Amino acid sequence: MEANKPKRYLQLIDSKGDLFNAPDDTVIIHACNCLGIWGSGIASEFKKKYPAAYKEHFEYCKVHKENPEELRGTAQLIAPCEDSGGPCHYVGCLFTSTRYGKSKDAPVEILSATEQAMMHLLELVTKSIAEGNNISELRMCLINSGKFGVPFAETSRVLRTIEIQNENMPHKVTAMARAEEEH
Ligand SMILES: Nc1ncnc2c1ncn2[C@@H]1O[C@H](COP(=O)(O)OP(=O)(O)OC[C@H]2O[C@H](OP(=O)(O)O)[C@H](O)[C@@H]2O)[C@@H](O)[C@H]1O
Repeated sequence: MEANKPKRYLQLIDSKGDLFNAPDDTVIIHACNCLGIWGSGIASEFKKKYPAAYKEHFEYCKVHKENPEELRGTAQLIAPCEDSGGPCHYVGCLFTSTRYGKSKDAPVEILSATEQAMMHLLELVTKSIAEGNNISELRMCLINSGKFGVPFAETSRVLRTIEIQNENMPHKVTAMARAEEEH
């Protein structure tokens, strides 16, 4: 009988710097609402820098517009699709709250959706690599800690409980804080 392998959990690596300066073939990850709106915070930067990815995201959310909560706790992986000749980044969207602004979900719901959504993203990345895509690493901002109002320490605690399912699944995500932020 095969010896029981020790469980492996997702590692978060704390780092500082600009998320958008990631090397080519990085998945850059942010938290999203399920309405397809990248209206403020870092999401509006994504919209400016990756307009084609935003279009794909908007169309994806439109399909669920009658029941946006269906997307909560899931993820979308958008392959590099900009014509602008900019960096070759994948965009990883974690649907951590159904709505935004005053109607955002409660912190406890956001945290539970974050865990599920990251697991889904790891599965999508694993599948994409298996299909031959060259994904080198995963980086995220301090998700949920701005507009969604959940301290990053809580998000971090939840993400570190994610169990890595197999050898091919990425097991590290770098959390990029801005110069003025702490993890
Ligand atoms: N310009 C910028 N450049 C670089 N880093 C920036 C930045 N602006 C903020 N950050 C950092 O990025 C992290 C997350 O902070 P955010 O507030 O963005 O996001 P969040 O994850 O709490 O919430 C998601 C919802 O916020 C949005 O706005 P709406 O709901 O549409 O209004 C979305 O659409 C979602 O729904 C924090 O580390 C911020 O320091």
